Amino acid sequence: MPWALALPGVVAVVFLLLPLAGVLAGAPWRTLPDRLTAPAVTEALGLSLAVSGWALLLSLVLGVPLAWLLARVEFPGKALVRCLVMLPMVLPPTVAGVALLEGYGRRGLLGPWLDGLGVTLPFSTAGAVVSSAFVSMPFLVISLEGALAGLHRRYEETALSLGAGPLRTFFTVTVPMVAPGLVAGAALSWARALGEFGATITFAGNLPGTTQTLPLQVYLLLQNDPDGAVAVSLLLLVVATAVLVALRGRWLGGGAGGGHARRPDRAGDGAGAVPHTRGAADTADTANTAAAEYREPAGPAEHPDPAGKTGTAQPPAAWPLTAEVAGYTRVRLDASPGTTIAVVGPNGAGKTTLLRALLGLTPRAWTDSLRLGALDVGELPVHRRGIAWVPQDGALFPHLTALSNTAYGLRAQGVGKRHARVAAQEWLDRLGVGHLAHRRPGQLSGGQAQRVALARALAARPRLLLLDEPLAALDQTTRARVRHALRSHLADFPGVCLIVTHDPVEAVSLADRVLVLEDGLPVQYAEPAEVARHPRSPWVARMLGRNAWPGTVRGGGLELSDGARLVLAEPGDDSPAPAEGSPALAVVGPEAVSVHRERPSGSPRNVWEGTVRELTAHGGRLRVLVDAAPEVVAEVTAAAAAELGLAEGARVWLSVKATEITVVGL
Ligand SMILES: Nc1ncnc2c1ncn2[C@@H]1O[C@H](COP(=O)(O)OP(=O)(O)OP(=O)(O)O)[C@@H](O)[C@H]1O
Repeated sequence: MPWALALPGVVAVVFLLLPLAGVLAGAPWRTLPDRLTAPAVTEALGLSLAVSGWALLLSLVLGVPLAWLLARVEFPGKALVRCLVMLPMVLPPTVAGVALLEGYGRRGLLGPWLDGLGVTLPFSTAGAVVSSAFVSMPFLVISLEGALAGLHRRYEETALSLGAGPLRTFFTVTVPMVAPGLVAGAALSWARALGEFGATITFAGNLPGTTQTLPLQVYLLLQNDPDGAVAVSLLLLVVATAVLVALRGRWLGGGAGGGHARRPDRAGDGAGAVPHTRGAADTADTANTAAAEYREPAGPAEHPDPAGKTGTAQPPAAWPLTAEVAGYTRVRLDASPGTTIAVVGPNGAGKTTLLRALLGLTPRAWTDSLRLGALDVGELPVHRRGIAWVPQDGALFPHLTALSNTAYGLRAQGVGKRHARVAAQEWLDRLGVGHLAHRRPGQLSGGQAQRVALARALAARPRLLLLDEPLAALDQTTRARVRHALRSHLADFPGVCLIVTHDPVEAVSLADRVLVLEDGLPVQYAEPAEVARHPRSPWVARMLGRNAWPGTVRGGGLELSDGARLVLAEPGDDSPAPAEGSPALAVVGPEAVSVHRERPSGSPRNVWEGTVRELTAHGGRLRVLVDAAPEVVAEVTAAAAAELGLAEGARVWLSVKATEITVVGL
């Protein structure tokens, strides 16, 4: 422990403690009960409690919205407003009192107008409330703004996407999630108001029974009865300490912040024009179970009958999607009901931006048109679009049980509590997590939380479902299980579902179509098998675990960008060769690359040399990454690797038969 720091630290503690110890030592203990129960003291105490209570109320009514604005809304002059909020904390209280007189006093800016209304603030209890609120509100605003800044917006955005309006979202998600910060700020603000002196005496005077609060009485007593002043000071000290002790957990527990829940051109090749997989007619098969869940979300709230118990199931509504997204991500989407579209692309490709544009949650991209079935929802606010969003971590509301989370969307759409809970339970059961209905998100595993998040989105009866990397946080085993559950439940969904993913298995196994984005533009929009067979970008090919070498077609071969040349097979009838001089991509599966220690002789005409950079296990085989021109991934059995003596740094020869190369025009 460095003494240079420890010593001043200890001195600081003593410096703070000594005056307080002095109050304890100097308190007239024998006469204390009599003094504290004297009418003047009880009257001042009552007045103090009333004034600080009203000041707190005023601070809450005005300060909470102000903190929200500062934390959530961008507006010109925000820095200035923030300074203004803090000003009363640093102003000498008497100056604050003078300022209040100039603002609200009889001759102040607003005084004559207030007088006209019959309201006189100076030298009144209301004036004491105003002066206390003036100096104490900043504590509330600053504490709450900090808590709001720590609350990730995806919780509120998810609530909006489930159909909750902004005010409902504020009271049911924002406020409960920042409650610790709000309570801490309110307590501090109240304690500050309780101890307020300077501004009150300047603005409201020192009138017994009207404005003479305890701190003012201490000041008065000090002149005639010092023991009495110490006794009343002791009382204030005890009250202030009690507040701090009550908040101790907050301060020591890592701050007041809430929101720390557990751990978010045109359709390229034209293939987007007529996507169709499971059509509306197919979905009708599921009428008995799906009909009641999927009613018009924006319509009058009705009791959803998830189990079809009433036996009055109607055919389900079907929601095809037509969207034109502009801005950073420029895509045209056209998909029939029941289509699941996997959105893939490298980091920063614009996948999340696309989802947020459809929701109307980002100014970086927007929809020029957005139709879900016959409805044009592009101009509607987020909560009216009927687009449910499951962000990356699910964003379950940590203060609600799994059941209440799942019922949230229906409740927001006006469904009665009992019916909403019955429907929510039904959805949780369908996703295999019904037995966890009464657990909070913090008590769920990653896989369970993902299922609850999905149940919550589906229960909200959306017309479009957006899943942002729904399985990213799960381990391999859970991922396979949840993927299976996801697939079976998406099969019943009568709208379009967009799933952002980095996982090729997820893209291929879950989706009917794959949309490949790069730099905000669609590179390919096709069925998974087509994307796997003919990937239109090196990134996709590599995502699918294949070699992809871009180049230019020349003289029956492909000149690669790094100077190498590939010999290609004669084009067949079903795969016409790209035109001479056009850009193309050579795609080769790693299993089609042969690895040798000596230069191979014989038929393969594409041969080159390189150095093994990395060996990784892949299923029962080994993937060999070779630094060569071009870089190559090969796949060999463990036995072959041992026989060849493959190790990182080994020099190897690689060969690929011309017939194993797929050429895709770019
Ligand atoms: N709020 C923002 N302000 C400015 N730029 C942003 C903002 N959000 C994202 N971007 C930028 O927009 C681009 C697309 O981002 P986006 O999050 O949509 O990518 P993504 O495809 O989802 O990436 P990832 O796979 O990494 O999640 C990136 O270049 C990113 O840096």
